[in-house]
Parts: sequence; structure tokens; C-alpha cells
Amino acid sequence: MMTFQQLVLASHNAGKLKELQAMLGDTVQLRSIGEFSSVEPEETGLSFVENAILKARNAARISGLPALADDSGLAVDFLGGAPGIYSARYADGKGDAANNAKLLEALKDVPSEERGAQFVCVLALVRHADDPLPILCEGLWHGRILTQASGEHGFGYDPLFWVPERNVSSAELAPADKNLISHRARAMSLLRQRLGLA
Ligand SMILES: O=c1nc[nH]c2c1ncn2[C@H]1C[C@H](O)[C@@H](COP(=O)(O)OP(=O)(O)OP(=O)(O)O)O1
Ligand SMILES: [Mg+2]
Repeated sequence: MMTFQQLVLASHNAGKLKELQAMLGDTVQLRSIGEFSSVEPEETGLSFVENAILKARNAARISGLPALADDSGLAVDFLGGAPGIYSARYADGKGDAANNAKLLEALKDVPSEERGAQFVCVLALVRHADDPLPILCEGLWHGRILTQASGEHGFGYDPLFWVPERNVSSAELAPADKNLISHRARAMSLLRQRLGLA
């Protein structure tokens, strides 16, 4: 069993930190990479896996701690899987509200049955910056893109993501409920098994 008392989370996204720490409980303390550096690495990979590894290595190098990274995004069927790995940058770095507005516009007049989408999450854990065997876990969450934003919880595209299991948007889910069923929850459940924490 691999044990980590402290991991640095290779993310500048406060929403991810909150969700991942809640899922891990108090056995592992997640420290934000923001404590060490405010510089965000360029996400140059062509896949969630490549970007997750790149972020994890960068954080381990900067902090000297083992590092966990989360690369995630929304793949929309009607858009051929876009924005995918470019989800955070979909509206050219103008933030969540602009991303959501652009997505609604791209799906204007698209009927409900063609609005399928999945959230994707890849978690990468490296023991040190040059770790030759990163641990990789993925999770998917299937849903649909709503025609207008709804709900105040979560972050990112949550207000636009309709969750079939609950018939609400993921921003209408209580945070603890989202953390049981989300793409991130599925990836974290696999990671916990790999680490012997499950
Ligand atoms: O549960 C989620 N609920 C709503 N939206 C979500 C979720 N999970 C990922 N997303 C969206 C946010 C962002 O538009 C993109 C992730 O981009 P991604 O590069 O992985 O994260 P980020 O730039 O926000 O932070 P960082 O790279 O520092 O971890 O997908
Ligand atoms: Mg990012």
C-alpha cells in the first residue's frame, strides 16, 4: 500500500481542490500548488492524460512533494467532443460564464436528444517529478446540455449539465451528492483503490 500524508494538488482551480479534498477525507492532506507558485504550466498535451501528467510533474518539481493533477473537461457529442481538453479555454480564457455562454450559442436550436455530453476527468499521481510510472485513473459522467443555466453549486459547466440520475443540473446537486456520482468521483474511487485507501 502506498501512503501519502501530504500531496500537492497541481491545480489552480479552487472547485477541484474542494471536491477532491472532500473525497479523500482527512487521511491525506491536499496542499494547493498555489502555495508554491502562481505560474500555471501551459497545457500543451493532446489528451487529458498528457495534460494531467504534465501538470503533476510540474507541481512535484516546484513543491518537492508527490503530486496529484486533475485534467478534466466537457465533451459534447454534437460538437464532435469539443471543447474537450480545451474546455477551460473555450472562450479564449474569459472564464466560466463566457465558456457557458459560448456553449449555449453553439447548441442553439439543437434538440434535446442531440445534446448528449460527458464530463471527463483524468487524475495523475506522481511520486516525484521524474516518476517513470505515474498512476492514472479516469472517470466519465454522461448527461445532457441544458438550454439555460440552472443552479448555484459547483463550478465551470455545472449549471449547464443535466444529470439524468437526478433530473437536475449538476449545479443543483448538493456538493456531497455531486461528489458521489461525478466523473471526478469515479476517477477518485479508482485512485483510492490503487492506493489501498478504498
Ligand atoms: O466537475 C466539473 N463541473 C463543471 N465543470 C467542470 C468540471 N470538471 C471540469 N470542468 C470544466 C472546468 C474547466 O472549464 C475545464 C477543466 O479544465 P482544466 O484545465 O482541467 O482545469 P482548470 O484550468 O480549471 O484548472 P487546473 O488546470 O489548474 O487544474 O472543465
Ligand atoms: Mg487548466
